[in-house]
Amino acid sequence: MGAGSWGTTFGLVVGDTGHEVTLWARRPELAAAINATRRNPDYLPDVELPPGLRAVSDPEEAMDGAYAVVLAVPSQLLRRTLEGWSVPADAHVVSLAKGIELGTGRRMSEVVTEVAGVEPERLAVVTGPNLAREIAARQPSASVAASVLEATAQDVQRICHTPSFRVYTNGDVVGCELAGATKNVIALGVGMAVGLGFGANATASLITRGLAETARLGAALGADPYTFAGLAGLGDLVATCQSPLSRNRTFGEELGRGRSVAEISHATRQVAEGVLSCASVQQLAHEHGVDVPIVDHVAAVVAGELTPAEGVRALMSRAPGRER
Ligand SMILES: NC(=O)C1=CN([C@@H]2O[C@H](COP(=O)(O)OP(=O)(O)OC[C@H]3O[C@@H](n4cnc5c(N)ncnc54)[C@H](O)[C@@H]3O)[C@@H](O)[C@H]2O)C=CC1
Ligand SMILES: O=C(CO)COP(=O)(O)O
Repeated sequence: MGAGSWGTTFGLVVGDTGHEVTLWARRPELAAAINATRRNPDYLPDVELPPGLRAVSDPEEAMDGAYAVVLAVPSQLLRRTLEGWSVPADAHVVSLAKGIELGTGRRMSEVVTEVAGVEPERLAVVTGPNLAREIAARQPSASVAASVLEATAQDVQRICHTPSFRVYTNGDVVGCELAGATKNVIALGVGMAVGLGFGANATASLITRGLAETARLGAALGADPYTFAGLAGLGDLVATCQSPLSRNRTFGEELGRGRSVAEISHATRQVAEGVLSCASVQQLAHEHGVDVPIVDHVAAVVAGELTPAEGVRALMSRAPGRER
């Protein structure tokens, strides 16, 4: 459900396992173009889609009879989008979005449960170092399918584990979702450092201390600390922070070079989740009394309260501390 970069690519992955895939595109003309050309001209023009994949623009038609409904709509649109749908009562539901809802501080699986009445036992989250373009090119990658019920995680693993996409099951939905949302914010910060002309020491320091913030937040919210050393944590953080393919890192880089949030947002149709989630991750952390200085400074730059250079100075001039 969602024919953007990741929804289309995940459809290709599931198609590669031999399952039939119905891809929901919001715009009928995009669905028609996908069916006519076997490509997604807007988001993935160079990649041929598997023969078992067809696109539709009616959400009910897309979900009818589905074994699994896979949600690939950006985080801040998920609630609004789900409110208009009736998700089948017997299907697995898989969330792919990496963000925290503004205003409510909800994780995406919480939004799905709240709006669509989906019990946590049939919900799974797929997340990890999964840059869509590399996966669409069938480059090797690993990921996790997380669910509170191992059988659900295994069912989802079965429909998306391929020779190039290796899926591990995981029981820590909270940690996996927090890691996926927070890494986008850290990647904005890393991008800013790159845009300001800083090198590997600065980016490695941000990645490492960013992971420490994420793990602290996870601990406060009941996540398993090992998740942050795994694919959903360190894996995704490193991939996103180091790849020029990452929209979040690229967005941060442009900020670091002096462009404004409005200018950068205008120039792309693709979502950089961290731009909105920096405020919701920050709010969630503050509500739980968790210290998240990198998130705080990224949020201040995104809000226009600091320039990236001022953000770095403020971050570096905090009182010396003890590593943990
Ligand atoms: N692209 C990637 O490499 C990866 C993305 N993700 C996550 O997947 C989620 C979706 O991202 P992408 O597909 O990459 O985004 P995208 O920017 O490529 O596509 C946006 C999608 O949202 C839909 N959309 C836009 N406005 C809408 C509206 N008003 N109502 C309903 N749908 C609307 C579009 O039709 C499209 O399907 C995000 O949370 C992202 O963080 C996760 C892993 C990898
Ligand atoms: O989540 C991703 C890789 O795992 C994609 O990151 P971006 O949204 O920054 O492109």
